[in-house]
Amino acid sequence: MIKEKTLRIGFIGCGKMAQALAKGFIASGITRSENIIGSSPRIDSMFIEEFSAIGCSTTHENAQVVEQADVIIVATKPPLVPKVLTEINPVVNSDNLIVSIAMGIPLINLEQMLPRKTRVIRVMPNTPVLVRSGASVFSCGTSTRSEDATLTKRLFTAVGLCEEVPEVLIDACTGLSGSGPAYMYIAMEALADGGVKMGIPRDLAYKLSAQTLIGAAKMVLETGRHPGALKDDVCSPAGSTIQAVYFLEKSGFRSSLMEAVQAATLKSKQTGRKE
Ligand SMILES: NC(=O)C1=CN([C@@H]2O[C@H](COP(=O)(O)OP(=O)(O)OC[C@H]3O[C@@H](n4cnc5c(N)ncnc54)[C@H](O)[C@@H]3O)[C@@H](O)[C@H]2O)C=CC1
Ligand SMILES: O=C(O)[C@@H]1CCC=N1
Repeated sequence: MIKEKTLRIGFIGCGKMAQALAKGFIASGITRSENIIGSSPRIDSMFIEEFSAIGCSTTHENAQVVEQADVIIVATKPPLVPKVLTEINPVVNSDNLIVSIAMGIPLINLEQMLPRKTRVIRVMPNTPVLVRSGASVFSCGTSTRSEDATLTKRLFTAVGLCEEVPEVLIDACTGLSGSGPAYMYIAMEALADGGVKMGIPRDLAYKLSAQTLIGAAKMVLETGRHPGALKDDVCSPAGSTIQAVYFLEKSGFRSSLMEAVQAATLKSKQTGRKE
């Protein structure tokens, strides 16, 4: 069992998600910056500089990440995954745990691009891992051991909620929680715009809309009550909220969100068929 704090984590691709995860892991104390290494091509020097600024090691050689880490997180854009896995294939061995966070790429494809019996886990996190409030799901490949699932759960729980799910659900989770922060930022911006339209200063409007989303989310998670019942508590008979709720229902708010999740899910599934 690898000890926390000395756990060596490597990132192939040190862009937005890799940086968010690295910062989250360090803040959680699950490992230290000196135990993290990330790679990016020479042309992407900005990512390398940002990753170094966190205190982590960097390299232009993907193979070096594999050689210097216990857990290797594949964090390039999906179309580049076949290229980087083919590149690291000769240096991957049974000591390595390969964790892919790439949207849409199924475990079977990942395993086919790596040496036989490589331990592979597919994770779908989201950007709030940066502030240790992420929502991640993962599925294990055919050669993983039970301690690989335990380690993955421990790593991603250190930066938020983490659940193991059957792989068939990962594309849908991508559409819900992987992409979900974007939908919520749009909601926050729109709520704030509404507030500004009604005379609230812009900075106060952003604070109120963000805190309202945090508060509502905590109510669901911490009271365990149904979101519909919590909504009913806000809607006084003949009050102001039910007027707004009527407007949201009439304008298709629920079906817009449902179709957004569906569209992102289908895109993730389609990506898997292409790679
Ligand atoms: N951005 C998000 O909210 C989420 C992204 N993901 C997944 O995370 C992965 C990374 O996404 P982002 O961080 O948003 O992208 P990004 O564009 O910020 O980072 C990609 C990184 O890959 C590097 N890269 C490019 N070619 C490379 C190569 N040949 N070898 C090594 N590194 C190379 C780039 O230099 C960059 O550092 C994607 O597969 C995406 O589907 C998963 C969950 C959420
Ligand atoms: O938009 C994307 O492709 C990635 C996957 C989940 C969030 N961002």
